[in-house]
Formats: sequence, structure tokens, C-alpha cells
Amino acid sequence: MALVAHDKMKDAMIEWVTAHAPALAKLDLYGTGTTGGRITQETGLPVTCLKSGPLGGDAQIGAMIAEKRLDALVFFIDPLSALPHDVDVKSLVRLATLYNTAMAINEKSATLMLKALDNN
Ligand SMILES: O=C(CO)COP(=O)(O)O
Repeated sequence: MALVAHDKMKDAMIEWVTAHAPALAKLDLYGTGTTGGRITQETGLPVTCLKSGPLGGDAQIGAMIAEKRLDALVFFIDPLSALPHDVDVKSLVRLATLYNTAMAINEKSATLMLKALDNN
């Protein structure tokens, strides 16, 4: 599973990861640079950190989706800010749609998705 959060959503991501650490610990976790780094530092869960989102980390996750190396993506999108790298979000939504990859964009959908993965 890959984990990505916009800056204003990073605290919410840490909270969500902390609340679901036992289930997440069973998965191979990937994250964009800053998100993944914070998760590892603040929760102790091992995350393979890619480049920071704006520097290509989102594109690396897109490539994983295209190569079918990713089962699920949690992307906490900031709904209240104009996003300078909006195009990266659109690209991931497009690729997740194209390759039928599970993608959650808020806590509730991420929790439902994680429960489904945990039961498999
Ligand atoms: O910008 C992001 C997603 O578009 C997230 O990247 P970071 O985790 O490196 O901040």
C-alpha cells in the first residue's frame, strides 16, 4: 500500500496510521518522501520512501500502479487549498482508474479499504 498526504493533511495521515498500525504493519508500505518519512519517524512503521511528491514521488507511485506492483493507494488530498501540483493528483486518479487499483482519498474510505485488505 502507498501512503501520500498533502501538507495540511499530514497530521491526519499520522493519526490514521497510528490508529491502524497493527493492520498496516502486515503490509509493505510505500510513501512519498515527506509523508513516508514522517510516518516512519512518528509511528515507527517501516515505509519505503520514494521521492517527495512534487519531485516525482507521485510519478513513482503512478509507475508502480502501471506495473501492477501496488494493491492500494491512500491519498489524503487537501480539499481546501489550491494545489500547485493538482496535475499529479489527476494523474494518480487516472492511473488508479485505468488499472483498477484501490484508492482511498479520506479516512473513512481508507479504513474500509484497509479492513478489506486485512481480511484477505
Ligand atoms: O505532494 C505530495 C502529493 O502530491 C506529497 O508529497 P510529500 O509526501 O513528499 O510531501
